[in-house]
Amino acid sequence: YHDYVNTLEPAARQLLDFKLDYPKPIGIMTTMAGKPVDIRETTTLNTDGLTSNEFFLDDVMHSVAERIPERAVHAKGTGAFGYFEVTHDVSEYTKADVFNGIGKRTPVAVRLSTGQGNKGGNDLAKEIKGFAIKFYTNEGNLDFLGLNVPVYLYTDPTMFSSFFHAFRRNPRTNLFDNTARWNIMILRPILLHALFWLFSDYGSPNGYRKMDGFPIHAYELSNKHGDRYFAKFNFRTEQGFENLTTDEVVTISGQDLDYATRDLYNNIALKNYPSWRIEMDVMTSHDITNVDFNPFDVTRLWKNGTYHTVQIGRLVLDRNPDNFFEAVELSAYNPGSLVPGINSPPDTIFKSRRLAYRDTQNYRLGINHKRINVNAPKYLKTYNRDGVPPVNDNMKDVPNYYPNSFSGPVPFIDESRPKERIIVFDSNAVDLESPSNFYRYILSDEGQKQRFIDNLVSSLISVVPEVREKGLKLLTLVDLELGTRVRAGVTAARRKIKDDPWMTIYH
Ligand code: HEM
Repeated sequence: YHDYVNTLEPAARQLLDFKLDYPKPIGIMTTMAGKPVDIRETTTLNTDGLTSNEFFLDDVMHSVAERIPERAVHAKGTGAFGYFEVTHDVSEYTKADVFNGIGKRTPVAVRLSTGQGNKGGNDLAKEIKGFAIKFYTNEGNLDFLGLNVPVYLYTDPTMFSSFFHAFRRNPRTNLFDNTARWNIMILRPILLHALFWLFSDYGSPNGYRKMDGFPIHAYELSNKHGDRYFAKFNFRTEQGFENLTTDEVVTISGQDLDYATRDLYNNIALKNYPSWRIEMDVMTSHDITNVDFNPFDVTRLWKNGTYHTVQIGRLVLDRNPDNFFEAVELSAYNPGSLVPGINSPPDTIFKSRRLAYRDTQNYRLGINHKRINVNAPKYLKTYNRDGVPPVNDNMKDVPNYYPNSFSGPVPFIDESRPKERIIVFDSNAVDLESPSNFYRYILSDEGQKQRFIDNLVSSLISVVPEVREKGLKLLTLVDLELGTRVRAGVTAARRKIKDDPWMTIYH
């Protein structure tokens, strides 16, 4: 028996492990009001208990109301706890307490997610993966929300809803719709760069442990003298960076839609703790205003030679949550949660994110979402009061208006906070340099290129002809060879479909 049990993965033996920890029932069960439940109340058969049985009423009334809205995007995810440890001195760049003092450890919560699918979707779907970290620092919570690819989709936040509508489900068919996807791509080619990363092997990391993470924006940093720098953070996996090919994705997904979730849980449970190096690419405030590209444009990479990379520390995940809903579903990561020394990136997307996350979390979790356990900072002294629970101690009898003369909390004076601000002017011009560089230089070998092309082809074969033709033309403008190869692939695939009646129906 023991040999058999020991062969089970930790995720499969969770219930048994609980029993090993608690060999006897953990106590007498109660109603929600705490009344001990008599065994006769656990059934309503042949009784008049339907409305007089509190246990039954609690049971039904609670379970039918146990859903909260899933996240608007990044709905499917998993999470873990761990710590961040400083390994290098970065005081020259930032005074942030969390990043200063070699050896200092800060507790963290992390949520890893898939971008477009619903809860219950496929971990390995070729979509953006999310990598959100909440550092519980001495100066408040610092949230970094990154993706597994180093660039974002667009620079104008008015595209948020249209992009995710086009890439999610068609309002009539409730199916993902490649015509809608290519339609928005041809009308807004700025999307191509980030989407190229996703169409390639980079779009299917081998689980969450083996992917990198990128918060993407250029954050303003400041040190204790008020000197400013700009930095893009990178989380580099220490498990060995690894992607899956589309064929591997198809095989694994046929057996397990929760592949990445399971992989993370099992490895943490087996004490094979996943870790990432946290580093930053830095430019001085002088350099950043003198490069020949817009370094605040979230859709493009910084050019080689314009920045240097600085190591900061290590992120280690060493604890699975005891309760998924409490620790992961109720978590609210907000890029606006920053700390002194790590200041707001000046780009428009970041500004819009300050609004969007707060608003969606008020809707999804309520106005007091930052008071929910997993979101609560170490230290909180605020004038905000009341509202839908949790309110925790609601600041007890502390004066509830500011300013006041009666010892309520007061602001501190941040002498070294930079006074200058950078203003970023964005351009609407269509620029295909980034996707073309991706195809030419980032896809480093022929195998990667061919798989990228195959993925483009399979997304294009079900697209209606007028949109497909424009998509192919756009790819040709990006790179003549790319456009030609994808066109040949689509033509061959369409010919095959014509000869195969089942394929006609399917596509
Ligand atoms: C650089 C650009 C962006 C990055 C790196 C990013 C990353 C992420 C990540 C990692 C999550 C999942 C958070 C979690 O695990 O709970 C997320 C969720 C979300 N994102 Fe973004 N995102 C970006 C841009 C945007 C923009 C432009 C908007 C809207 C204007 C937006 C709106 C949202 C919303 C509404 C959620 C759901 C949050 C929740 O319900 O808690 N994101 N994003």
